Amino acid sequence: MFELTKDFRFEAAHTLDRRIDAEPSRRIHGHSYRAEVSLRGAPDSHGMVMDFGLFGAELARLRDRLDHRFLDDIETIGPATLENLCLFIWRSLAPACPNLARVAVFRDSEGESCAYTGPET
Ligand SMILES: Nc1nc2c(c(=O)[nH]1)N=C([C@H](O)[C@H](O)COP(=O)(O)OP(=O)(O)OP(=O)(O)O)CN2
Ligand SMILES: [Zn+2]
Repeated sequence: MFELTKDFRFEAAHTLDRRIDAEPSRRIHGHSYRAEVSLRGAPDSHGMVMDFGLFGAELARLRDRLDHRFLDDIETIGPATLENLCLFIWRSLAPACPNLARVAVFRDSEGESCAYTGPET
């Protein structure tokens, strides 16, 4: 089995309701994010799990929905945490990429990341 991975970066703003650092978190502020998406599968007759061109086009479409956006405006994300961003990316890509294996979102400047490997079966 193979795992194919591609990443993309986006800049976005949000607010968060938190128990600590409540006041600054409630103010609109921004982060630089990096998302890493992995597909799992066997190569087809062209020797590819998925052509990186097609994979990249799907990621570019999704990136456009996130980059330079106010994430609070995207209702289907909910509170814009790394956890919920993983879920949003997974659900957005799943129709075109049924062999999704892992979605990870990184806030590299803080050394923070979260990964989602799909619903429990
Ligand atoms: N489990 C999670 N916890 C937190 C998340 C998250 O996505 N999942 N997110 C945040 C915030 O986005 C928060 O803005 C990050 O806050 P913090 O690390 O405190 O500080 P900043 O990087 O925004 O600010 P600096 O002042 O530059 O350090 C919190 N928790
Ligand atoms: Zn934040």
